Amino acid sequence: MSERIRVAVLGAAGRMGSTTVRAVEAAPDLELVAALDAGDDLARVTAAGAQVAVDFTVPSVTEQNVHALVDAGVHAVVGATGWDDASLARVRDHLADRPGVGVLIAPNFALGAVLTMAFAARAARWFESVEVVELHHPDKVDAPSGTALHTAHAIARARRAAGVAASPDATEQSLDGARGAVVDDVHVHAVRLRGLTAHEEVLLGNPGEQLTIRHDSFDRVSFMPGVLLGVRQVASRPGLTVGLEHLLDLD
Ligand SMILES: NC(=O)C1=CN([C@@H]2O[C@H](COP(=O)(O)OP(=O)(O)OC[C@H]3O[C@@H](n4cnc5c(N)ncnc54)[C@H](OP(=O)(O)O)[C@@H]3O)[C@@H](O)[C@H]2O)C=CC1
Ligand SMILES: O=C(O)C1=N[C@H](C(=O)O)C[C@H](O)C1
Repeated sequence: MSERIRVAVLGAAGRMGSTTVRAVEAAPDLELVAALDAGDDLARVTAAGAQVAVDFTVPSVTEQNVHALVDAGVHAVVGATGWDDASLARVRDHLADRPGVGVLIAPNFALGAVLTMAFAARAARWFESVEVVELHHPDKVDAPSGTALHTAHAIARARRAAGVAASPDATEQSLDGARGAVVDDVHVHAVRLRGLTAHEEVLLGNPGEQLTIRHDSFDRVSFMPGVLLGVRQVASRPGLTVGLEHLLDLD
């Protein structure tokens, strides 16, 4: 058998990090060499000889982790959310000085969620109205979800390319937040409810008809095939890749 890929996990004590630790340990072609959580020194990643680090930390620290990993020449697979155009641009610029290093940032590693985004972008030009609803467990610290942001931007790009107008909305008077957040002209609504894990609905409306595209992650194991695919492929994709769709031939 060829050499196993040496993997570090950041945020290893968290919900996603601990699931990732178990998935890496169970994969015959991967070797878990470091598991770090808050307070641990990132230097342990290089000391352990990690080739790839998976970041499932929190939005407030993930960017600084990625820059440190890039400096150390360690490929990064990033699931933590909190990214925007400015932080992505900083990583892209940094990588320009470190040829050969790959960073994959994916707002959602569940295959069904990636397909939901792709289907929604494909359908978006054919409907007058489109809105996104994301539903999550109440321990989530960011809203709207990274997935919903990615979905809204993909929908907006597709509608702009097709010359479709913004969704109609006659609202003149509303309480703050009643119509959700407006992301790239797409309304995005966030629900936080005990019992939920991670769910998204894209609602597309035309006169007399509605298409609903819905994905449910009932368990965090749903993200693991995508995470492991990222770990296996990131070294062969130098530079910044945003979204798992690029590894699935869906872009
Ligand atoms: N891309 C995807 O498919 C998915 C992405 N996510 C995203 O992943 C992130 C983590 O989610 P989740 O696991 O639920 O959150 P958790 O809060 O359960 O886990 C985050 C962990 O990171 C730790 N942490 C905080 N700061 C650091 C640091 N500097 N270095 C190392 N570890 C640190 C936290 O420690 P402490 O609690 O002590 O602060 C905690 O143990 C979120 O942004 C979430 O949106 C979630 C699911 C799927
Ligand atoms: O915090 C979560 O749980 C999730 N976060 C990601 C996001 O913000 O999109 C992915 C998934 O929705 C679960």
